[in-house]
Amino acid sequence: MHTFLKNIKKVLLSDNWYTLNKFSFEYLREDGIWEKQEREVYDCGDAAAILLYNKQKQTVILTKQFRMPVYQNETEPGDGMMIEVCAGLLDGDTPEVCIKKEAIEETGYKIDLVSKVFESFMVPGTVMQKVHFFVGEYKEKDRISAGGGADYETENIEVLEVSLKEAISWVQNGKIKDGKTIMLLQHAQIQNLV
Ligand SMILES: Nc1nc2c(ncn2[C@@H]2O[C@H](COP(=O)(O)OP(=O)(O)O[C@H]3O[C@H](CO)[C@@H](O)[C@H](O)[C@@H]3O)[C@@H](O)[C@H]2O)c(=O)[nH]1
Ligand SMILES: [Mg+2]
Repeated sequence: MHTFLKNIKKVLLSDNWYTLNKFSFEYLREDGIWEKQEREVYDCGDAAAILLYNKQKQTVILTKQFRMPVYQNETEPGDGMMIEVCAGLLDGDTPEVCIKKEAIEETGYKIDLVSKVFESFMVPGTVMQKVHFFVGEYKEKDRISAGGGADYETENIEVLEVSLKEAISWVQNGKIKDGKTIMLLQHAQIQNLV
């Protein structure tokens, strides 16, 4: 039980697809004063992400898809397309089961061995989501379908295979702007995965 929090109240603002709640609470400051605060918290469920890499070819698998929030935040007219590692919501699965399913759905690769590398809150001030990060080695023989995302999810995902070197250059020149993707590519670089 937190001694610096009291009177936590929750009001539902939206539960259309995911859930947005407004929390009111009192927070005990360093100076001993109880301060009233309000925070909106978006609950879109936990997620998992994976960097698929091939040691021999020194390549990685990335996805390209349209993202409406990105499109809405483009200052110059853009197309809202994002290059990202494979990722998806847990939907009741364990992170490991989820990410293996997502890898098949989005990229077409069936990966039996994945390693968890870290966990991260990507937007801790507003979004509840915790992301579980994985890496996994892929071989050409592991490709069992074209990928592209599940039809029922209207994902329209393009699958890219590029050298890690090129992917890192895309981080540097701004072609890759997705946080989870930057984290995993830098991890691959630091750990000499390829
Ligand atoms: N109808 C409807 N469908 C939605 C909505 N939001 C999401 N969906 C559906 O839910 C699917 C979610 O796809 P996933 O592959 O499971 O998740 P993701 O969007 O790739 O990734 C999630 O986790 C990432 C972290 O790994 C996050 O970066 C990302 O924002 C998102 O939360 C979408 O493709 C889409 O079909 C919505 O508001 N309305
Ligand atoms: Mg996804």
